[in-house]
Amino acid sequence: MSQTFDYDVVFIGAGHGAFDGAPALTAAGKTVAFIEEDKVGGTCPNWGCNAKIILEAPAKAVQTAKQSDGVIAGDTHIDWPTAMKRKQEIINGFAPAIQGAMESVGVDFIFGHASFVDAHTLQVGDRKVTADKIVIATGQHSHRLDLPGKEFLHDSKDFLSIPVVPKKMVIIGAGFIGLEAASIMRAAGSQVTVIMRDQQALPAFNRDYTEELLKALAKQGVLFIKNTTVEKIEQNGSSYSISTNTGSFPADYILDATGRIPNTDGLNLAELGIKYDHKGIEVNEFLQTAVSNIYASGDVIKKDVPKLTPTATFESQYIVSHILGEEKEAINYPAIGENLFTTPRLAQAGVTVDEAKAHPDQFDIIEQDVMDDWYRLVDFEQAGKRSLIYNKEKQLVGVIELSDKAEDVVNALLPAIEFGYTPAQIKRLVTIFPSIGYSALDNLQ
Ligand SMILES: Cc1cc2nc3c(=O)[nH]c(=O)nc-3n(C[C@H](O)[C@H](O)[C@H](O)COP(=O)(O)OP(=O)(O)OC[C@H]3O[C@@H](n4cnc5c(N)ncnc54)[C@H](O)[C@@H]3O)c2cc1C
Ligand SMILES: NC(=O)c1ccc[n+]([C@@H]2O[C@H](COP(=O)([O-])OP(=O)(O)OC[C@H]3O[C@@H](n4cnc5c(N)ncnc54)[C@H](O)[C@@H]3O)[C@@H](O)[C@H]2O)c1
Repeated sequence: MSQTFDYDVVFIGAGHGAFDGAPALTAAGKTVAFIEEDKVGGTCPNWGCNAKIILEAPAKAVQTAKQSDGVIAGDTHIDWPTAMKRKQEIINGFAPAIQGAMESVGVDFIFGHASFVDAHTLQVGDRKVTADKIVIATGQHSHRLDLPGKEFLHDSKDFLSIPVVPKKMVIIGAGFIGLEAASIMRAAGSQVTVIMRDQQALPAFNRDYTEELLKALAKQGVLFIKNTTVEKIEQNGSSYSISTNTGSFPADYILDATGRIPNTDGLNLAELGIKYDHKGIEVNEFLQTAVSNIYASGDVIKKDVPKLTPTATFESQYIVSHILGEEKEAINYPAIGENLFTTPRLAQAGVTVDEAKAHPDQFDIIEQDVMDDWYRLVDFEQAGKRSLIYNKEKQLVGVIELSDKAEDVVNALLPAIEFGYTPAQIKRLVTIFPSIGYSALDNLQ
């Protein structure tokens, strides 16, 4: 094979949709290259999850101090320039570390924009690169509103490098990025207004929970303006005025958090007969596109499962197993944990409350007030709720929780959900006490 093509496998993009799977290919003797037009590692390490969580940690600490009823005393605040400097120092290490790790197992890097010439050939600048199999792992970019004054809007990449805390910040969109930014900047001292086009935030989560989350953030001082469409933005000196159908809002910084669009432009997909739309590239149950030697991995796929880093990891590893012939079955996604890194957090996995309500013959829902658990007082939690979803065999099949520790609770319960543990098997898990893992399992019904 390698006599005919430059490489056995080429990945377009060097994010999690590529680098988590690739080492198994070189270990099996395959020749592999990554084509990357920007930073190695892609969104998550450079301007997504990792950058966000490094800035979110001090925000959570400040909010926890506020909730401590004076136990943590004095003026607790974030020194933003120091937090930003620290974030950047940590982030700067990721791209070289990922590139070094890949090169050490034999992956080649080619820098530039890739586009298809034919099913086995990519154009990168002046160079043609050929491969037996090609994996499109090009991710997504921020959607940008198209309206008068759009040049004054910032996207999540800009936001994660924001040099100072704006006095007044307006966020357009109440999805993952908008709400996480609202939670961080409120804790950092900004007056935050979130403009929502719709009545409801985060349609993938049960509405009772998203309403409780918005209430908790509103209690911290975030202002939510619902059912409102932004019409134009005007500059007034160093600040801005945002005109909407329900009034105008002043801001020193505006974040456009209106979603993300798959990176499909400029790849020449249509010429090859690969189907795609604004939600991503269509794939079959083996993650192959309409051209069978070309796969798609990660956020660029049109899919129902959440577009998250662990999903991209799972897909890249699946594709590699399929290419190596180790995996012949269709992709079978496990229960996927998802979490909104606000304070409080909102996390879920498995069968949702809405699915369970739609099928009462199959599922039972148990609602719990997390504050009934003394352990929640240790870290000054103030409110929270959780729903456990069981099948009729009394196996846990889903969970949703709103609390300051929801991501750890969902992670602790995920093995039980994925592997269908019985109540007797769960009793055999002797976890560390006191801890949230113990607490999560101990409060199962
Ligand atoms: C602000 C933010 C916060 C997030 N937080 C979380 C979180 O907390 N948890 C979580 O699980 N997920 C989070 N995500 C989502 C997560 O970042 C993505 O799911 C993940 O990065 C997807 O990986 P990927 O490899 O599919 O795409 P990407 O990481 O986007 O990588 C794609 C790569 O392809 C390159 N590329 C694109 N087109 C071409 C081309 N034609 N030629 C060459 N190279 C190309 C790009 O430059 C990029 O490096 C967040 C996203 C954002 C934006
Ligand atoms: N914690 C995490 O795991 C995490 C964090 C950030 C991002 N992500 C990933 O990135 C993806 C993108 O996040 P996102 O927040 O950009 O998208 P999103 O789809 O979660 O939210 C976009 C929001 O913008 C609103 N909107 C869309 N068009 C609009 C318009 N014209 N005017 C006003 N509002 C508009 C939508 O109603 C929605 O509330 C997420 O779906 C998730 O997969 C994950």
